Amino acid sequence: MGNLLLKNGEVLLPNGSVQQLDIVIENNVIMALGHAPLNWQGEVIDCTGKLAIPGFINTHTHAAMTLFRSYADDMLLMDWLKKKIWPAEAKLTGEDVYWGSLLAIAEMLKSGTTAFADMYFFMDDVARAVAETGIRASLARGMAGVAPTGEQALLESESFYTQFNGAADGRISVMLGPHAPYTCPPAYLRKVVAMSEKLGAEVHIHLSETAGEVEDCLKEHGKTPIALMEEVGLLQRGVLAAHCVHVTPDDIQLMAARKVRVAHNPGSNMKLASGIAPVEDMLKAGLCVGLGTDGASSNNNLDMMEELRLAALLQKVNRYDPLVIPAGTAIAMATENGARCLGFEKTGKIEAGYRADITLINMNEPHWYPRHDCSSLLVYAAQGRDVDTVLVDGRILMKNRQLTTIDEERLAHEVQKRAMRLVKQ
Ligand SMILES: N[C@@H](CCSC[C@H]1O[C@@H](n2cnc3c(=O)[nH]cnc32)[C@H](O)[C@@H]1O)C(=O)O
Ligand SMILES: [Zn+2]
Repeated sequence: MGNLLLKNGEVLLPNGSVQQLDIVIENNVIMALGHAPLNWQGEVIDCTGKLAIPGFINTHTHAAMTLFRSYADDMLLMDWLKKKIWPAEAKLTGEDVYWGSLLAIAEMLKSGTTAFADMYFFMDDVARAVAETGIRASLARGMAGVAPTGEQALLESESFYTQFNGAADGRISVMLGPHAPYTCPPAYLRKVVAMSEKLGAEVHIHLSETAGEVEDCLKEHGKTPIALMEEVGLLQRGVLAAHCVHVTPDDIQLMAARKVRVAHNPGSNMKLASGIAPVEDMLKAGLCVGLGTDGASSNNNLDMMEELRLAALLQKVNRYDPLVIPAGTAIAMATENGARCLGFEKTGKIEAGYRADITLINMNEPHWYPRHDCSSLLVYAAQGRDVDTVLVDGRILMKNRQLTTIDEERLAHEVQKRAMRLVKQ
């Protein structure tokens, strides 16, 4: 990979301050921040009027569910899954998942996301889309513990892990993805734990998303979903838990002791009326909380800029307290916490020695004036469309809003055709 100089941009630093600095990138890595070397020999991007931020990290999505965007809305989670989504998903092919994932990646890049965590199936095809487009991802084969497909999903997970963990020059990592306690009984989860021990793989799972899920779990097992996960040995394995909306103070203590990382999805939680996650309490307990969009059919977009704003606003109105989740905290959730959630080292910050996963934002728009505070502008005023240029591992994946690795026209045609076939009765 060549050398790249981002010149004259405003740079959002890990301490939240913004300074005009040049960013020197060599061999995928941020070598230095400051002034460009006089004898610079590589490519230069003029970043005048642009804000450089660490690329957003979407900690929970089902990328190919872009194919079901606008297909089934305004429903209860269980109705939505059972009546609409699962029947349509039963018709998916690997090619569909490839194109749906490509659509998701295009949308994520165009709104400044440089890495995402995915849980779905036909994961070889998701990995192909990730490898081809240059984005970074943590991928998990979603597993529901019902016979006989549950056993098949375990086998697929193992071979997927073996084949793809560390693939695409380290841009792909793999987790195990038991879907949720309500689709995976304890005996099945114990098999997942055993596999996780054998492979050294971490786990990505939906936990305590709705009040109904927690009630059912208490009735059936006498424990909350979090406590049940502890009992089956899952929490000890290194867990990325999506949602955690209905967690108790005891749950939070247990999660802190086990260093569970949380993917908070405010847009999805609001749209499915799941509830409001106690983000402030989880952060206070020392938990690492990242931000996610969830799938595009429960959000309905994959725009982390919007999620950033929702995360801050939702907590404030819930507590009647405008002091909770200040702008800097929301940004940290979407960047450095996200990197920890996914286990990607040296990502999530613009700092010497970190990987060059960088989003450049065009501040030359009315809503970016006046510039009292760029962090505040980013969280409360910015839009996904302000993203101008995106780098992953120092490679330019979008420049002046033109994607360099995806043919958008072909993509639109393919996904439209495929989505229509999937929902035909
Ligand atoms: N049914 C799959 C495994 C699950 S993959 C991940 C699943 O999560 C589902 N999903 C998407 N969003 C949500 C959510 O918010 N809560 C629970 N499940 C979801 C999605 O429809 C998909 O079926 C199999 O064994 O082949
Ligand atoms: Zn989900």
